[in-house]
Amino acid sequence: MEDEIEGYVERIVFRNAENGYTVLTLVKEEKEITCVGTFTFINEGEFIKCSGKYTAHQLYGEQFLVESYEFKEPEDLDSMEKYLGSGAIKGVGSALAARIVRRFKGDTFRIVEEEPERLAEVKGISDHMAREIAKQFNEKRDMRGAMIFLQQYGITTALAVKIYKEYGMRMYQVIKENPYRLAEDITGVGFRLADEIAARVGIGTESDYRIKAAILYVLLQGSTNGHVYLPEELLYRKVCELLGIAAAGISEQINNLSVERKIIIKTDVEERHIYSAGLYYLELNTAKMLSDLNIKYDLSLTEIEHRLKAVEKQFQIELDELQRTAVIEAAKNGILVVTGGPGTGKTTTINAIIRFFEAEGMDLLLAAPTGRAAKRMTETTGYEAKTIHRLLEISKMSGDMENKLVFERNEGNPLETDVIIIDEMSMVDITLMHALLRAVTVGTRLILVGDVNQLPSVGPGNVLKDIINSHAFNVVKLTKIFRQAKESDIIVNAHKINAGEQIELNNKSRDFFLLKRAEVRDVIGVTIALVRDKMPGYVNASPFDIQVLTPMRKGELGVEKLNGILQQYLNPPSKDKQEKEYHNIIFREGDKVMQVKNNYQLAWESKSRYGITTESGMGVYNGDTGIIKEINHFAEQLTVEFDEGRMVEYPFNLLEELELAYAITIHKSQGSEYPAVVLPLLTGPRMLLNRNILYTAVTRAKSCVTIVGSTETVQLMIDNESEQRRYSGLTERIKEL
Ligand SMILES: Nc1ncnc2c1ncn2[C@@H]1O[C@H](COP(=O)(O)OP(=O)(O)OP(=O)(O)O)[C@@H](O)[C@H]1O
Repeated sequence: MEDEIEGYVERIVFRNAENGYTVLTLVKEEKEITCVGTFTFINEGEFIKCSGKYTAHQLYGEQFLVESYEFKEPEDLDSMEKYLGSGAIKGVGSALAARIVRRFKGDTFRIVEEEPERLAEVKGISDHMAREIAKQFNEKRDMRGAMIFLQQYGITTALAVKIYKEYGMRMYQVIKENPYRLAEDITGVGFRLADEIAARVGIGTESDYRIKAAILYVLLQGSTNGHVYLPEELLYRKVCELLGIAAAGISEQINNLSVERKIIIKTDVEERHIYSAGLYYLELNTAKMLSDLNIKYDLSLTEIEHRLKAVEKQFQIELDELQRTAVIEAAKNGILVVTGGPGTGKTTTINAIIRFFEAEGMDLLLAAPTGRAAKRMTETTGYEAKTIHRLLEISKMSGDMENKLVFERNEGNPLETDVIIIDEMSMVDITLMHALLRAVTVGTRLILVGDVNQLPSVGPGNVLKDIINSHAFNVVKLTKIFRQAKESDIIVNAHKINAGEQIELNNKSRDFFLLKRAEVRDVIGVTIALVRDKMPGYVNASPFDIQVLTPMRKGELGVEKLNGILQQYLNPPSKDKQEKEYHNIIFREGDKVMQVKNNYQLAWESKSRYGITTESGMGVYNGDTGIIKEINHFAEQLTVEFDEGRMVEYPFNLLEELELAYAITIHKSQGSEYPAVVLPLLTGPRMLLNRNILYTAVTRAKSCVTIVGSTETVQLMIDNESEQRRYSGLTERIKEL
């Protein structure tokens, strides 16, 4: 049987802002009851009437399960006082609330709404404060109404709050006239949700708003696939697909959007390139800033060579001709690019450049795009290298979207140094490059180092390749493989793969193997044996340091399947280990996991042996891997230990940012190095079986690569030169200048 209870919300014990699931205590006449249910919008002090039923919970005792609820005007003086004093209205505490209600009695709420100036009759309330109280009171009421309105479109509470904050009371108009604006203005609303709302509101499928929204949405999607622009023809086709209608108005709306300056059209020789305005200016300004920085220093060559000799002597290195050129060009130019494959001496060159400038008494800063790459740079140079985000002092972190990031370092507060060296440049996308350049002043030398044959950045753009292809900057291509490097088949094979030559797979090597297996089952069996039993001893590492890499997520040998299986063998269930299932993944204490997006707001802490916090900070980055130390069901959180003992607490609802990491995709492995890599390779989509991907995978290994599967697939990958095309116009922008 249904019961009804009413009262005011005394305390919100737990609330999941995404789905509205809430535990709260409700009070009526001194009686307190715990209510559990889904509340789209609720605040402490609110007066509500709930329908549902009482249950007895094993642990928590009697509870009321709420099936539905409604807001009520509190009718008794006690509840009114509780609401006003609950903190819902800033500046009104319980004492003041009591005075207000004592003064106006049952008329209190009407006075606040209709004659707020009379509030000033109460001692301690000024005219200004009276207006402020009324404003907040009404805002709360409006917001409650808005939430209830948005609920009917299936919008989650968290999103509803964002929508209300963005538009206020204009929200009703936006939703009814052009809900597609939501997709433009609010992170978390995509075209599909907006389209769903539009359909419910009754907006026609051929409405101009809909077509425009679809165009912008397809461009946005393109950018998440790495494109800075889309050719018009492709855009056109994708928009048609999305809209599900013939393309009557698309051209017209492309032109309209261009007039509104929301998109930019650049005409190439044979086709039109369509940019979202944001990305276009990012690209254009990147080109401009790069050109501005590229000044020439009029230094005497003999003088530089003389000093370089001194450095070589002091540090007992003898640079090769190309490395020497790199140092000289670094001294003479505002911008220098150094590129080369594995073992071609990039690190040695960076070190020589550092020593050279240091000897001149100049200041240097070092950075790389990921935490792992920065750590490696620190190790190989002996100088502190930061992530680019930290170098630029990321702050404010207003949204979860990369392009809303705010950096403390910019043109108004630039990096004060003589030389900046960036490693692993292939991973830097156009957004990050733009942010970096804003913080560099003319007169600072910028040295960009990377391997242009690695996979391009995850984010939009093809920055390193475009800069090189523009031929506007000094580029030193290191090509010589040094003796030590030559002894490594990993390095020799990497270069062969890159050149499209077949590699010898006769298993005479000491660090590069192919174990032929034709059946998925056998490939998996061998992979497990390698990771668990064979490799750790061979390369002197723990099983968790042996990384399984695969080109794909799906399929029999995709990341998802492999992780489930490897977990069984490397960290099997045990009664001592807590588990948490989230979206079909079981997370278990002891599991190896990876953060899969940049989260600048996630706090970390490292502690000494005695539990004292020694360091703390913010930010866990895409690709960071760690071990689950604890799963706490009561606190609903999971603790992961990342590199250098950094502990991070994940509330359960943040688990979508974590994945098991026994196997990861080759894309995700960029910028990382592992003692040994195991590559199960049988079949897969042709798009993912290409040279570039194999090259990236092989170059991740320091001491050993083992491919398990088929020789034919390896050959096919080496032969398949087709890379996914990236639509990026930085080269053209630079050339235009
Ligand atoms: N001028 C040189 N003379 C002799 N040996 C060199 C020279 N430059 C580099 N080497 C050696 O070659 C090997 C590879 O060099 P280095 O680590 O600098 O290359 P890298 O391009 O950074 O390689 P990776 O990308 O694999 O890290 C090292 O063992 C290094 O000591």
